[in-house]
Amino acid sequence: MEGTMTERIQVNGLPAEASFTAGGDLRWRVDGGAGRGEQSLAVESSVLGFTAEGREITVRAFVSQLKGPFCGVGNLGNRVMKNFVLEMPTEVVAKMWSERLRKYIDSLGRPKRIFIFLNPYGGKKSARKIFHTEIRPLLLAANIIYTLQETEYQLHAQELAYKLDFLNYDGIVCVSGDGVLVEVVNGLLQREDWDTAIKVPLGIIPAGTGNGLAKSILDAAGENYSIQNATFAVIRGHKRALDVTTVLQGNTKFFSILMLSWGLIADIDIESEKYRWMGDTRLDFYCILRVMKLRKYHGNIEYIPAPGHESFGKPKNEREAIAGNIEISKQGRDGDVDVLHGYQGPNCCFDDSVWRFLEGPFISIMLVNVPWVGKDAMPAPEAKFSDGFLDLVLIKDCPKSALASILLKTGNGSHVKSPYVMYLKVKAFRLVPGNRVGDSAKGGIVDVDGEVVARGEGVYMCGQERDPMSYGPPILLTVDKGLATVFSSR
Ligand SMILES: Nc1ncnc2c1ncn2[C@@H]1O[C@H](COP(=O)(O)OP(=O)(O)OP(=O)(O)O)[C@@H](O)[C@H]1O
Repeated sequence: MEGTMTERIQVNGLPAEASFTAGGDLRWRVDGGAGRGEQSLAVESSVLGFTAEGREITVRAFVSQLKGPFCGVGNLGNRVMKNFVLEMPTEVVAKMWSERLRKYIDSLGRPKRIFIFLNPYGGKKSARKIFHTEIRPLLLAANIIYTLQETEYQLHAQELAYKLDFLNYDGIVCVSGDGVLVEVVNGLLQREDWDTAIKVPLGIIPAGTGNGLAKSILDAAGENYSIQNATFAVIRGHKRALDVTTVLQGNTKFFSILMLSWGLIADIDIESEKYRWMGDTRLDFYCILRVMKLRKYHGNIEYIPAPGHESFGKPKNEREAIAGNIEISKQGRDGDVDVLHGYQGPNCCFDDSVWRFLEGPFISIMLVNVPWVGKDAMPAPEAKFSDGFLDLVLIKDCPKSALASILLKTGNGSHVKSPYVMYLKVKAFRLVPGNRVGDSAKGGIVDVDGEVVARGEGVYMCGQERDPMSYGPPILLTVDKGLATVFSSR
């Protein structure tokens, strides 16, 4: 192992004693003048990249704006790009230092070439501008080579991910909302070579309305939610496994990474579209409206609780549940040539599992994979990226005043303490959605990762959505532990 290198150099024109440690810390002490003092940069967590020319090495750092002796340490406020020019005594010394820096950065396993999907249409339609002003400068500073592909229509990212030559890239990054990343996951899992394709690290840089995955990734690393921090998470190249849920109904199948919702939350998410002109306040406005004119839905659920979560619901006749489940799986596997290539869902064996059940009416049901489903909503504070379970958040009945408080508390996850909220982890889940209580002619919406996958009779239609599942027949959710990989800050 190589030891610490020490040298008398100039840093940004000031004479200094500098060292680069085997652990990747760049430290220097300026002896006199205005810049006097000691500074330290942990290359792994604070440096994007560097360039070397002659006797000069320019280190491109990404550091806290706050002043302090250890500028690269900690998470103090927003970060900015800052150059440190290290002037070495000779070119030979400069070469030695830059080789050591290069070797250290190479050892970090950071991505060198990435494929980027950019949705110019998502959120406030500003992804293109965000890319050029905030993301691209960081990628260039990190010497990352990228191929940029704008998505031109719905499901374009899915089509391209299906045929992308992923071996040319160290990662696939979406500058979008969660929807485009979900399409990429679905495209990769439909491929013949899905098992290698889904191992390509996926990155998300938030530029849409729904950005739950980016928020979850940054929050888990103790980082502030920002476009630049999300970009730096990709650059740093740490990886996390992410559970993938298979959503199956008959021959129809989807892969989900965020959430399935039915009832109140799905209604707010989808029906508030008609108030899009209000901007972000549409969700709050429609939320109040839906609480005031509260709906409940008939239906029933069955699930296999995670160990330690068996106290909720009622025990289901084991044989009956398994038989129902096998029937669904067979339809998906044998019924349609189209679904036979690509990933078929996890190899589940529920032989030793005890199913439990609960009958409606229900106000709201959510099955969540990561803690945050938007940058301000944390319905599942205990959700883990790759525990192999979904967090079930359920409200069966609740006075309106308590419901309003529950919805407000979703911002920090404390709603799960409410006696009206049932919160547990499940391994598999089966939903039979029914119609509205008191209005049997109207059904509800099944929302998977922000897309309507099924809707009942008399439900609001918006735009050109696809509803490939029918409303009513059982929808089965199974989880594949850590099937996908995402870039993360730590
Ligand atoms: N050029 C395009 N025109 C129209 N739709 C597109 C285009 N590119 C992608 N889409 C679709 O836009 C939808 C939303 O994408 P994205 O995930 O980026 O944003 P979002 O935050 O989830 O949603 P939104 O901001 O639209 O509410 C996806 O269904 C995607 O297929």
